[in-house]
This record gives sequence, structure tokens and C-alpha cells, in this order.
Amino acid sequence: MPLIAPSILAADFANLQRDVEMINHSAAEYIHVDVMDGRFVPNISFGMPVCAAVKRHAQKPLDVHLMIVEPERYLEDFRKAGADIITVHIEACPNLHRTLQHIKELGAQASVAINPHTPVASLSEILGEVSQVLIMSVNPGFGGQSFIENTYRKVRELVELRADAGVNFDIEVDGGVNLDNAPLLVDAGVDVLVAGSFVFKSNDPVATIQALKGVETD
Ligand SMILES: O=C(CO)[C@@H](O)[C@H](O)COP(=O)(O)O
Ligand SMILES: [Co+2]
Repeated sequence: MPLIAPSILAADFANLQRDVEMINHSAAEYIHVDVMDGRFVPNISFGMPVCAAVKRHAQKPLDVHLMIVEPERYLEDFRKAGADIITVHIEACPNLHRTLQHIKELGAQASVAINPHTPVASLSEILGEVSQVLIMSVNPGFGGQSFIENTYRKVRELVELRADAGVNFDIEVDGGVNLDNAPLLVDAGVDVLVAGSFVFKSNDPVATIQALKGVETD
């Protein structure tokens, strides 16, 4: 069964406490927090104060996805704001190994993300340093985009690379996840499904989370 991480980017920001409590009462494992700076990605979402506000009501770990340039400048701040898992983009980190060490020194779980154009092989030297790899299945910056189909192949490649390296980490997929692609993703080897619009735009978000959790594979 996959772990489910609803993205609060698609929540009602004027009712954030209500939506965080919905996640608390659901079958989800994490709360996915999308931080965008208008530079690494075209869009701006929110920063540390919102992350800290979510943390005050959260009963599940915060999976914080930093879509920002120079993320190393803000690791301590996001850790203080309650981040349990911190994801940085390989495309934003010239000293990725150092950045991942820093995340771990702060007591958080280190995670690295790759954009749709970035090959899985670019991760080969740091796979032993992370507890999670996030494969973007849309171009980062916005919720509600369509899932990119080459994600299945990238997941399979990463499963193979992980086995060859003899290390362990979760594989997370983020962007356009729904009940059509979730079974195929889990079948390919995905451990964590992030879902924003599909959860929050549904009539019954708790039931939608439950449905994602229970996806059948072949
Ligand atoms: O990181 C991102 C987008 O950049 C995601 O976490 C989105 O928030 C997912 O939203 P949906 O594609 O599921 O609507
Ligand atoms: Co995200």
C-alpha cells in the first residue's frame, strides 16, 4: 500500500486549519507542503510562517518540498517551522551532498527531487544519502497540471538503481496523481503518492485519500 501525502497547495488557505485537520483524520501518512519562491519556479506559494501554522495543527509529519533557489539558506528555518522531511531539488543545489548532510544534521529526513527533464542517473552518487527521492511528474510550480507519462519509466529505472546500489529510500511521485495513474505508479514501485487537486477538489477528500491508499495493482 502506498503512503499518501496530500498537498496543501490545493487546500483552502482561508480554512487551512480545517483542511489540516481533515488530513489528520484521514488515512494519509504525511502532509505535503509546497514552498515556491517565484525564481526556481514561476509561482510563489508561501514560506516558513505558513509551514509553522500548519505544524501547529498537524498530527502527521510535514513533507516539505522546497522549490526555491539556494535552499541551503533556509534549511534551519524550515526545520524550526516543523519540517520533518525536507526535499531539495538537484537542479537548485550545486553542493547537493553538503546540503543533504546539513538536512540530516538538523534532525530531518533528507530527500532530493528531480524535474521531468532530469535523468534518474544523475542521482547515482547520492542515493546512499537520502531517505526519499521525489520524481516530479509535472513541471514544478503549479497544482492541477497533467501527469507526464515518462514518469513510469523513471520510477522503474530508480527501482533498479536502488537495488544495484544496495541502499534504501522511498520513491515519491508528485504532480497530476489521480486514481487512473496511481495503480500504475504503485505497480512500477512508487512508495509515496503526493496528491493535491485530486484530493482537495473532490467531493469527499477523506474518501479520496482512502481510495488512493487502497489502489489495486496487477
Ligand atoms: O510540487 C507540486 C507542484 O509543483 C505539487 O506538490 C502539487 O501541489 C501537486 O498538485 P496536483 O498536481 O496533485 O494538483
Ligand atoms: Co510538491
